[in-house]
Order: sequence, then C-alpha cells, then structure tokens
Amino acid sequence: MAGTPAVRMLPKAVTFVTGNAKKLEEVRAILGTSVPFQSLKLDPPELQGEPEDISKEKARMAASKVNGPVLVEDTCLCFNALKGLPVFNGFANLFVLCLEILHIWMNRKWFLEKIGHEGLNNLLKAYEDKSAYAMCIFSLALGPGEEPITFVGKTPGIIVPARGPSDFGWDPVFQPDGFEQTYAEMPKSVKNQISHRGRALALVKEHFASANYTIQNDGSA
Ligand SMILES: O=c1nc[nH]c2c1ncn2[C@H]1C[C@H](O)[C@@H](COP(=O)(O)OP(=O)(O)OP(=O)(O)O)O1
Ligand SMILES: [Mg+2]
Repeated sequence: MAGTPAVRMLPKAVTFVTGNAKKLEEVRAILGTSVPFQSLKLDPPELQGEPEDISKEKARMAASKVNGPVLVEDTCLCFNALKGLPVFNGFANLFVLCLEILHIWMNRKWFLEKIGHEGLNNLLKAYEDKSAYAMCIFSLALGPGEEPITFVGKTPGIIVPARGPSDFGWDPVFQPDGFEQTYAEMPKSVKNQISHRGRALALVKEHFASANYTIQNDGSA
C-alpha cells in the first residue's frame, strides 16, 4: 500500500471563483483556515445542462482565466414532485421534456429573480409532495486543461411559504428535514453545519487534508 501521496506542486493558492458574495461568505465561514484560498469575483455565464457538468465547465473556464488552481461551485434546488412524474399519455414525453427544461431554467439565478419565493411555492401547488433537496457541487481544477474533481453535498427538506430574511436566494422557502426553521431563519452557524454547501465542503476539506498539495509561492502575484 502506498504511504503518503506524492507532493503535488501548485503554482499558487487555490482561487475560489464566484459572482455571489453570499456564497463566498459561507465558504469563508465553513472552510476557516482548513483550506488556504483566495477569492475572485467573476460572474461566470449561466451555463445550461446537468449540474455536475455545469460545475465542471465553470471550473475549466475559471482555471484558464486565473491560470492556476481554482475552486468553483454550482448550487441547485431540486423538487422531487417535478422529477417523479408519472408517464400517463401520449403527451407525457413532451410534458417530461418541458419539466426537464423547467428544471434547468429553475436553477439559473434569473429564474428565482423573476418567479420569486411565492412562484417557487406555486410550482408545487398541484402536488402533494413538497419535498426537495438542495445540492451543491464544488469543482476543483488544479490548473488550465486539468480535469476537475467534484464534491457533492445534498440536504433534503421541504418547500414552504417564505419565512425569514430574504437576503440569500431561496433560503426563506427551504426548510431542511428535522428542523422547524427555514435556512433563512436559522443561525448561519446551524445552516453551515447541515447545508448542502457545508456537506460538500466537508469533502473538499477531506481532500485537502489527504492530498499533499504544496504551494510554490503565496499567490500574491
Ligand atoms: O445556499 C443557498 N441558499 C439559497 N439560495 C442559494 C444558495 N446557493 C445558491 N443559491 C441561489 C443563487 C442562485 O439564484 C441559484 C444558484 O445559481 P448559481 O449559478 O449556483 O449561483 P450564482 O450564479 O449566484 O453564483 P456563481 O457566480 O457562483 O455561479 O441559487
Ligand atoms: Mg451562476
């Protein structure tokens, strides 16, 4: 069995790239000093596709922009009722296709801006199943042209009428299982412990703890 993994030299510290200040705040609070990183505010284009592919593509683009190691993430809120749709007639496939497209659009940020918290609740009006899950996919690319590594965190919950401050996305309408409060109502420290982002970052931390990365210079250049 191999002992310690070979040292992997990184030209500079990892850059966490996002256009979302709230994400950065949480990532800072969760990672603390466990993973040294710097941040860069870049608004990546709202890509379409499967969440994992979006996350990886964001990482590839960010790595070539930064010309160094990057960490990015893509977050989505997924409604179980809309996925578990019964196929019942000739239009079903078209209907399912429309729902797929809806899903893809739902997770782009302008969708939430347009539809609002009430709209998210209305989407589920016809369904008894209000269950959902929040998912975060971090991608780490060690440099341009390197295949990104992904880390997935999921938190199950239900969609409820908005409660709590509305300063971060859909936090007011998502109530995680086992809690009486929505993400927006609970203290940040509680959200970060159980959130999709917290769970994904726990895996990122594990990766950094076991990978033998050494930073060549401090990345201040
Ligand atoms: O913990 C969260 N709690 C509530 N809402 C959240 C959370 N995390 C992301 N969100 C929102 C922001 C955006 O409306 C959509 C994801 O889009 P997403 O592309 O991942 O985020 P973004 O465009 O704001 O930032 P980025 O520059 O990293 O792509 O969900
Ligand atoms: Mg985005």
